[in-house]
Amino acid sequence: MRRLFRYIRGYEKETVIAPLFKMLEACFELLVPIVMATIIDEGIKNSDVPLIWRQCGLLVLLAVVGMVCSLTAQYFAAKSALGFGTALRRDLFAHIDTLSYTELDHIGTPTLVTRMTSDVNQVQNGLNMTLRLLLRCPFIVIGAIVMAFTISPRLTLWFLLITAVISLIIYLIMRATVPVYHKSQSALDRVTLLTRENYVGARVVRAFSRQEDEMADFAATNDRLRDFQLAAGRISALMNPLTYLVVNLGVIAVLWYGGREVDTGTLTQGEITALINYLSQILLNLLRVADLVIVATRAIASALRVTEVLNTTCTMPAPATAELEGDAAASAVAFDRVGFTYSGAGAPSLEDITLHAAPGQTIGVIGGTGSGKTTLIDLIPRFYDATVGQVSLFGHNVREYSFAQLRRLIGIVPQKAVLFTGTIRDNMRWAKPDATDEEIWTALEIAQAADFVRAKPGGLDAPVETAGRNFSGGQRQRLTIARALVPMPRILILDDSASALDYATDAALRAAIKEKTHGMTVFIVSQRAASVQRADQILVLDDGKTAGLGTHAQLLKGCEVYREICLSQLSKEEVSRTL
Ligand SMILES: Nc1ncnc2c1ncn2[C@@H]1O[C@H](COP(=O)(O)OP(=O)(O)OP(=O)(O)O)[C@@H](O)[C@H]1O
Repeated sequence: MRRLFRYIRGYEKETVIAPLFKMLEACFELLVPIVMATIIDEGIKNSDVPLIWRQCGLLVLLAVVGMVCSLTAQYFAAKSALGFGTALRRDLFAHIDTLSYTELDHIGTPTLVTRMTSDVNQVQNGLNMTLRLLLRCPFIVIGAIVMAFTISPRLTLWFLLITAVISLIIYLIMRATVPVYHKSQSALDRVTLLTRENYVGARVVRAFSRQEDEMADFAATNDRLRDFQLAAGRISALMNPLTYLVVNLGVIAVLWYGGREVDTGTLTQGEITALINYLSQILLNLLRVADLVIVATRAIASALRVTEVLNTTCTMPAPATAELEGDAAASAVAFDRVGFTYSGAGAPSLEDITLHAAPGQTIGVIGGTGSGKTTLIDLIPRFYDATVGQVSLFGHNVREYSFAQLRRLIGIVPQKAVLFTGTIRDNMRWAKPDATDEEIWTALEIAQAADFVRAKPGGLDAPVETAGRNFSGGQRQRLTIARALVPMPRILILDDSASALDYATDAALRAAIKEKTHGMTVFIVSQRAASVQRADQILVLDDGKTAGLGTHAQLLKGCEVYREICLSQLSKEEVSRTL
């Protein structure tokens, strides 16, 4: 948590000035009951109208100066808190970007979103309120007790008793509510998770007519959040009636005993009024402390959640600058007895995979769903690190490359075609910001996307809406392939990225990649036999293990799993024609 303090850097002045001005405001506030006492004891008692006017003028002056101090404090507190929040959010965003898939899988996206937004806001608000109230409220409470002591040491005992009882009430209520606030924050996480899943998967939810189930699930989670908040609210609602009751009893005691002292002449009426004013100030400020405790507790809980992310370090360190020369004689990509188990998973997702892809070769990876195809190719760009064995590129262990060089060497087209808001040209320049139009058109031609881009009004300047929703699934896939091709990487990975294309376009795409990307090593992951059958080598995966490795003809003869896949997709004649 302490590491969060460094985000105040640059705002130290504001962080000190804000509480100081609040203390100054408190000083003026503490003077008000004394002025009131003077008005009563001297002005009203002696019918001294000029004195009353003078003292009233003083009251106005105290109010104005107090307000100026308060506004100044609010300004500096807000400036400090906003600066803190902005720096924290920026760092958190940058830090999350450095985490590997393993950490992201572990923390989870919905909670990261809540931590980036709601939690940082809570910490920011907590800081703002702390700067304003942390010193001011105790100062007023102690100051009011001291002022009361100067008026009547005996009646001050009542003050101490009342302050102690109110503090106890506040403490007990806080103790009951704070754990509920923690639970409500977790419930909020779950609400965010469901909201995100439903909006991202809106079409699927509708396609499966799952709206009612999803609504019921959401309603239950939302109700839980409401119940926690209601529970906390119900307990907190006791705060005001109980504390006001105690203060009113205190006022009665002060009037009762103070009244007697007025009769004996040891106290004046003005002093009694001042004492009652100080009692009200104590109550109001203790209540503010209670608010502060609630906000600060939430802020601390949020700060811990934020710190947890900041303390999560990337388990995949990479040399920052190493620029490696490839070994011309080595395989472009080599898997040597590679195994991989996801963190927290019981069983390995890949076991004992050995594969050597020479530069310029096309490698097909085929297998049933969940057989480990995506996991395998995720090891090449180091989305995950092999837990057993070694993955090498051009003769060097992938771990020796800087991430920057790895990303330059490898073009990846993930299973899910994701585009970003902007223009087609913006999206095409993701991997190569200075790509020329000619380079972009070449990539679009290879990806079989040039025709529909040309047909769009504006061509490369045609807009891409959020997540590319103004393109069909197949168009999105072709644009993501083109995006990966623009910098002409030495290794291209297509992870089932032509699944939405018709067979003819898929075939044209593969032919164009073969013809126009000379020297590029291409991994084609697919569940379609037709997509991989012309590959130089085909790796057949079955439940994370190698079921076969070879050419289409070799595998048809020697690999039962591959033969079954082919026969389930192609007719016997087609299969024998491909031999
Ligand atoms: N992030 C993850 N955490 C834990 N297990 C995972 C994770 N991703 C995948 N798995 C598991 O690893 C295995 C292989 O999954 P993978 O996604 O590599 O299969 P695939 O062959 O690409 O499947 P598909 O063709 O359906 O995309 C599966 O059993 C899957 O449940």
